[in-house]
Amino acid sequence: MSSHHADTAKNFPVTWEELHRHAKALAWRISDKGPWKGIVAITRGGLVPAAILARELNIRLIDTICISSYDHQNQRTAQNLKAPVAVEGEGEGWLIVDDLVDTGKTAAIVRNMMPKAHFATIYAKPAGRPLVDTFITEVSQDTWIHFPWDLNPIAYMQIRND
Ligand SMILES: O=P(O)(O)OC[C@H]1O[C@H](OP(=O)(O)OP(=O)(O)O)[C@H](O)[C@@H]1O
Ligand SMILES: Nc1nc2[nH]cnc2c(=O)[nH]1
Ligand SMILES: [Mg+2]
Repeated sequence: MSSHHADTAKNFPVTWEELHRHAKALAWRISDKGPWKGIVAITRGGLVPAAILARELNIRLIDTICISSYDHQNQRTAQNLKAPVAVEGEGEGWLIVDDLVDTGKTAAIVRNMMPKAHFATIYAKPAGRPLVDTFITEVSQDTWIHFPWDLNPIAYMQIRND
């Protein structure tokens, strides 16, 4: 990934440790809202959060919905590449997991497919916030969150020190 981030004013790099703590906090916050039939992870960003939640909540059935709406930091029309295969009806009893909501476009597609599922993310920006049922940390709309799976440790240190 390039170290130039012209589109957003603030960089918010997240470490593995922070990510893990926030994902665990999310698991605890939704632990009384189950039981869950399973998790639907929104790839790719929801995969690691879903893995941590699945362990914490003892969920072993994990499906995916594959949506792509960004090239690096540039948003384009969201492409729906694959629907979940295990989910029936309106998604009641399912837990949908993504790393974050930004504009809410991804969330809107998923909610439309599974209107009765519980939608959980770790991070939320104000525009996407109304579409999430449970999240942990809000950041401003002009913040770009950098996840540990997208950064090598040296690039991470450079952003952290900016
Ligand atoms: O609220 P929105 O404006 O729709 O943005 C949020 C989505 O953008 C990112 O995914 P991206 O499309 O970059 O794909 P990725 O998960 O494969 O990185 C992120 O993981 C969310 O899924
Ligand atoms: N990594 C990352 N992906 C995004 N997709 C939409 N907003 C963001 C963001 O702040 N960080
Ligand atoms: Mg994503």
